[in-house]
Amino acid sequence: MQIALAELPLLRSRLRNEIAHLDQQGGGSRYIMGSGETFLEVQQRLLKEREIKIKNALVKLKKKRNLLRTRRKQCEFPIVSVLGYTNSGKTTLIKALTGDEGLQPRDQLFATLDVTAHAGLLPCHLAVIYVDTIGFLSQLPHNLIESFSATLEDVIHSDLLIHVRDVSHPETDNQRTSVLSVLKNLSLPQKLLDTMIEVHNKIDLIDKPKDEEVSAVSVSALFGYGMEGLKQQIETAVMMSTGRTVMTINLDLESPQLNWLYKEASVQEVNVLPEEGTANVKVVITSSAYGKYKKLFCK
Ligand SMILES: Nc1nc2c(ncn2[C@@H]2O[C@H](COP(=O)(O)OP(=O)(O)OP(=O)(O)O)[C@@H](O)[C@H]2O)c(=O)[nH]1
Ligand SMILES: [Mg+2]
Repeated sequence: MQIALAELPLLRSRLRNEIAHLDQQGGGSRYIMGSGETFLEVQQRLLKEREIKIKNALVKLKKKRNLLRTRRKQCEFPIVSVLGYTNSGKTTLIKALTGDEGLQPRDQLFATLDVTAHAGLLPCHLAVIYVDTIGFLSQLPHNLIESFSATLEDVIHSDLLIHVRDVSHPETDNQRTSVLSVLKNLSLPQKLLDTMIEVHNKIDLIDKPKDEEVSAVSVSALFGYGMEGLKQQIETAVMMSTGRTVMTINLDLESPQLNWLYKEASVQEVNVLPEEGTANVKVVITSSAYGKYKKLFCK
């Protein structure tokens, strides 16, 4: 939508050129029958109306995003944003990570035109939200960069970034450089940039994996190669960045401890010890939730 809005000045100047051209042929300023408006006036009024419509929709979208963001924060689901050059396979990767059949990867530039969120489970059963983003493109027109950055503003709230690259593309190295330079201009926290995972996608299309200094995970999102290793790496990074740990807590089955953990943490395993009336519970828990747990139950 930001992009549609950014197109308007372009449409306007194109319209002016067309009118100038028509004028030369003596037709541009003719009145449209009965309306009292010239062709130029009608077109400009329609453009104005379109601009107002898009702007209103953008305001609504922004409100919806803010709402989604607060909801996500309340649930404390870690947020993993998937970025990369257009057509690199971001949507395909999220589909492979989440099994979300609703996602539609397409072999075209800018197949994804809005930022969307999709839930997926990590190997430790922790739920995370994967955010699919609009693809990067080098030499984006100047007025589009701002709109493009605006659609990416949610990225700043992520706990982890994944940079997807199409390593089978002849321009893959230039694409990487241009993605990293756009990212730099988004003023993201340095920690997010430092912990970013680079994914080399479409390895099914190349003979041998790229050897580079940067540590990267090679996958084929389309065929599902390398997905388990990637999930493991995402898990480690998410746990680190969100201050979560896996621990086993021994608790009394008579107390509301287990219920509390189900609500505030992610319970992985419950081993009941019938004789003691207790259970060993393996949980993924944030340090703040564990602090609360101790305050409530470990007096
Ligand atoms: N051979 C092969 N093709 C892939 C792989 N991953 C994605 N593709 C194809 O690449 C094309 C683009 O995939 P998308 O997932 O839509 O790419 P995207 O990065 O989301 O693209 P935009 O939303 O346009 O930025 C589709 O035709 C996919 O089927 C892969 O691992 N191997
Ligand atoms: Mg996409």
